[in-house]
Order: sequence, then structure tokens, then C-alpha cells
Amino acid sequence: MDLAWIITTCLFLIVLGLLIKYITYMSSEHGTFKKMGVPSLSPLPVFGNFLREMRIGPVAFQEELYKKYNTEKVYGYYSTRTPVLFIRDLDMIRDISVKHFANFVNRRQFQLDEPLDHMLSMLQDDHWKNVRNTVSPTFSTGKLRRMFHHISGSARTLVEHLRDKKVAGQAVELKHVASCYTMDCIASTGFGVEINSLNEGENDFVAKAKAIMGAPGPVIFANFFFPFMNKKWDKIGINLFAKDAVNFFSSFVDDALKNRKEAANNSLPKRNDFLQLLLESEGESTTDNDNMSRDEAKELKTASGRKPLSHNDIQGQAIIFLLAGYDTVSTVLGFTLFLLARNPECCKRLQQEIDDKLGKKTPSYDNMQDFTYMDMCLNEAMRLYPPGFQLDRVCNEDIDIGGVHIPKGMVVSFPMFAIHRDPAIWADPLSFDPERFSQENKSDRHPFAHLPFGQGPRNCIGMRLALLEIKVALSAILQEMTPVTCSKTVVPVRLKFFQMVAEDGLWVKMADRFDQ
Ligand code: HEM
Repeated sequence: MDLAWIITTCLFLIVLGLLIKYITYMSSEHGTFKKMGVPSLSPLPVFGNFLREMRIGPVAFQEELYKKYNTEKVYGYYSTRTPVLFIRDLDMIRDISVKHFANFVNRRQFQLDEPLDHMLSMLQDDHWKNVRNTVSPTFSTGKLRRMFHHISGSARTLVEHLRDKKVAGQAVELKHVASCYTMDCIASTGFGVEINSLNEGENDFVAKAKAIMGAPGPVIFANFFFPFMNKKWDKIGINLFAKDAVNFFSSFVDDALKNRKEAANNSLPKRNDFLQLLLESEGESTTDNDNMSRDEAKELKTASGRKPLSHNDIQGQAIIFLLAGYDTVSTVLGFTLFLLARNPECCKRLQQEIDDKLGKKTPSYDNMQDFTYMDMCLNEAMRLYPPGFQLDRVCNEDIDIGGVHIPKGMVVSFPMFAIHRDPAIWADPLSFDPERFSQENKSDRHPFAHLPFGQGPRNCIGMRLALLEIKVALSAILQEMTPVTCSKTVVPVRLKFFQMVAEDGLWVKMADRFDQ
């Protein structure tokens, strides 16, 4: 027999063996839901139901399944190899998020390089508790008050920009202007950097921040199809986030921290931004954190003692501050202004509230707290367009909840977008109606029917900062201008495939309030 033939045959058998092993491994969990007696989509080998999810996009996929299984408490699908249990029942969502939180501390893991794997959203168990405990006080009332002047400065720039557009009679794309405003807020409240992205375009900070935020793209799929690679992507030159941008921020944070320590040693004035607060927050107690209920704070305190944050921990929190606060805040601000333009009666009522509380005064931290109707409008905008449209947790120990046995290791997911538009919960769900959030109407509804910031100890840590940024911008804009629909306005809104972003943009014009 010729040697070349033997080598080719051996190679062929090795490749075939590896392929069979790969297919077997990737399909090995595909019987899970059948065994559990839980209804689910039938999986394809290796892919599970991933192809369908990618063909119609995760938002439409979530809604499709929610409607298909409308009489079930739970149902499943396979995200390539991984079984994902959708929880439709609101009592079960409550129990998983709060009552049985100890069983569901962590989120689904995606393998990220350092320091991204140290971002709070990615951390697990006691490491997460320790970092959350340390970072939480940086979002307390006192700390937000100290950041306030940065936010109101950015809002002034935004209003000036919109005023110019109004005078020129030009249309405005709300997601774009809201993103510039949010970037200015993040740069100043997070890093002590003053930028003016609306008028000055991209500097290094903005360009690198955008590179990190827009980065994962198709490479993220690698995580779904090669889950066993486990942090080895870096070694073969594949980075899920733009490496040079991550390095830029890592050095930026290092330099800033070094300067601040030196300044403190020389008794120079402190800055009032997230990095400074992160430096100071070590040693503070969670009782300073009015971001969460007493029970949640108690839950956090059970962590085994507080440890100082590592270098990677600090870097990770600086980057998550950037990642988690940019698209979310700009999405909510953009959609709220757009929905107000399309619902002039609601806009008028909100302007009346702003006039009553503020008159022509500049918004201050204290008068941001009692805008009841503004809260209702924001809640309604986040119902229709929740930036984090699906939440997940991983079960860390077998447990029975609501008559369903959830095994250890199971990924559970809350279909937030679909719940927020369920006609059985919300009458005429696609209409914008802030009255849904009046005290009376709220008390008639399940408290877990509205989840824009998540719930329980692992909810959004930046909620109060986010709402502050949005409210300051809204009140400053609506004090003197009204968003109105124009020839460029496209309705109904078509959402992009993977994000809570309008495919055709959110176009309006700004009208002078006092000309109408
Ligand atoms: C309107 C704006 C925002 C929305 C709608 C939003 C929404 C969310 C949601 C739904 C989660 C997951 C909660 C869960 O799993 O139960 C989350 C987590 C998180 N958010 Fe936000 N967010 C916003 C703004 C911000 C801002 C401004 C920051 C920081 C500056 C931030 C930082 C975080 C972090 C660090 C986590 C992970 C928390 C943890 O794992 O302990 N978010 N957010």
C-alpha cells in the first residue's frame, strides 16, 4: 500500500473523528427539555435553534416563542449547544430574581479577555458580590449630587445644539444627538474628561470608546460555536472587543488613577467623577447605597468580607461604566423624545409639569426627584423600547420553582420585550400611554410585568445615574422646545436586527414652544 494513501486515509479518519466528536459534543444537551417535560423548539444538530434566532433576530425570535407558547409558564430553545429556559410566568421571574436569588447569582458566561472579564456584569459569586458591594456606593444620592454639574453642563451643550437646529429649521436624528450627549456625560462623570461630541466631532476618547462599544460583531459567534475554547481566543489573535481600544482605556485609567493618588498625596482638590469615587469607595458601607432595598443590601453584605479591588477589577468597572451607560441611556432619551413628538398631548402635559416645578430655572439635582409625569413617560418609553430586552441568570443548584424543576447549570431567560408588549398585561400594547404608570394603574398590575432595569440584587447598578441623565436632558430641552414630527419621520418604527435601535432613525424637528 502506498504511504501517501495511508497518510491521507489516517488524516481523513482523524478529521472525521474530530468532526463526529464536535457534532456529538455540540448536540449532547439537545435532549434536555424533552427529559424535563418542557415544551421546546426542535433543535438541529450543532446549531440547535440558533439559525432561526439569527434569521429573524433575537427580538423577533423572543416574541415568536412567547406567542407560540402562550399557555405555558416556561418553554425552551437551544442556543447552539446550550439549553435556554424562557420563563414566561411573572411569579417565577420574581422568585428567581429575588426570593431564590442565591440560586441564580450569575449571568450566562461569555469568554472575554482581561480586563473585560472583570466587568461587574460578567463577574460571578463572591467576586461579583465584593465588587458590587464596593462599587454600589458610587451611585448613592450624595455621589450623584457631586456628579450633577457635569451632567447639567452636557445638557446645556445639547440644548444649544438643538436650538441651532431649530433656528436653521433642520431635522434632528434623536438617537445621534442623544448618543453625543450621553458620551459627554460618560466622559465627564466617569473619567473627568470634558468633551463636546455634538459640536467637535470625534476626539481620541470618543473614537476609542465607540470602537469598544461597536466591536464584538461576527466574532461573538465564535463563543456560540466553540464554547470549549475557554479564553483561548486571545492566544490565536482573535479579540472579541477591539484590542487597541481596550488597551487605550486601560492605560487611560492607569494614568488617571496615578495622577489622582499623587494629587491626594499633595492635598490637591479632588475630582468628582466615577474613577475618583471608585478610588474612595473602598471601605464604605452598602448602607450608603440607596439604590437597593434593605433586603438586597443585606443579601450583598453576606459576601465573605470586603476585599480591595484588584487592578483588573478597577479597569473592568471603568470599561463597564462606558459600555453599560452609553447605548442604554441614549436609546431611552432618543425614544422618549420621539414618542413625545408623536403624542403632542403627552408632551404638553409634561411641559406643564416642568413649568410648574422649574419655571425658567435651570434644573438642579433636588428638583429632578419629583417629576411624577416625567417618570410615567419614561417608564412607558422603556416598556416599548427596553434597551436590555432579555435578561438571563444561571441556576447554580437544582431547585423547584412554581412546580418546575430547574437543574443546576440551566440558563434561564426572561423575555422582557415580549412581556412588555403582551396584550394580556397591557391593553392596546403598541400605543404610547403614560397613564399605565399612574399609581392606581400600577397597583393593578404584577410588579414584575415591567423590568427595564431588571430586579433584585443583580439589577442595574447605574439606574439612578441613568434616570438623572435622561431627566436633566428632557427638562432642559422641553423647557424651551417641543419635538415635532416632520417629513423625515418614519413610522411605524422598524427595529434593527440585534439592537433596540430604529432602522430608519428617529427624525423630528424642534419647534419653539412659545410659537405654537
Ligand atoms: C436607561 C438606561 C439603562 C438601562 C435601561 C439599563 C438596564 C440594565 C439591565 C436590564 C441590566 C440587567 C439587570 C438584570 O440582569 O436584572 C443592567 C445591568 C447593569 N447596568 Fe444598566 N441600564 C442602564 C444604564 C446604566 C448605566 C448608566 C450604568 C453605569 C454607569 C449601568 C451599569 C450597569 C451594570 C454595571 C450592570 C450589571 C450589574 C451587575 O451585574 O451587578 N447601566 N442594566
